[in-house]
Amino acid sequence: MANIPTWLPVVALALFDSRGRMLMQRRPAGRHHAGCWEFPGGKVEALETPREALVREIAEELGLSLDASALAPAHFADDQGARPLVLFLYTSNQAVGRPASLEGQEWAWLTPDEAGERDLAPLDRVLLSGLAK
Ligand SMILES: Nc1nc2c([nH]c(=O)n2[C@@H]2O[C@H](COP(=O)(O)OP(=O)(O)OP(=O)(O)O)[C@@H](O)[C@H]2O)c(=O)[nH]1
Repeated sequence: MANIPTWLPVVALALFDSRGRMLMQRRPAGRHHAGCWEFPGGKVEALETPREALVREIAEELGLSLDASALAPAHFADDQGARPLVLFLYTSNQAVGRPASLEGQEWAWLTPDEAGERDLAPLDRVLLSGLAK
């Protein structure tokens, strides 16, 4: 039998600035969890590694260049619902460029406390609480 995963791999980034704030964005209208805040990222596509997917997603969404080797694995969260997925969080404190809203999304630099006060997508809330430990 072919080794095809039955779950969706998704990657996300906690990009920190020099003041300890994280770059977060708001999911646009029309998407699952629209209006909720999240760590930027997205689905890992066929033939991509998780790091390659994250470098691609951050360039597509925010116009920032990441060094895949400088990404640090942090932790993960999963959803065992009708569409099982695992969301893997990486951290970094280096990116080249200035954030741009390339998909029309709202974004902000938020401290972990400020992020916790926002309406977060469910798995992103799990990731945030793991980061704070
Ligand atoms: N960041 C985040 N993604 C989640 C959560 N729950 C959940 O099912 N997802 C799913 O994980 C995927 C994230 O990838 P993405 O950000 O590229 O998704 P997308 O909006 O392009 O896809 P979509 O239109 O299918 O929702 C989406 O399918 C999204 O619906 C969650 O709590 N946080």
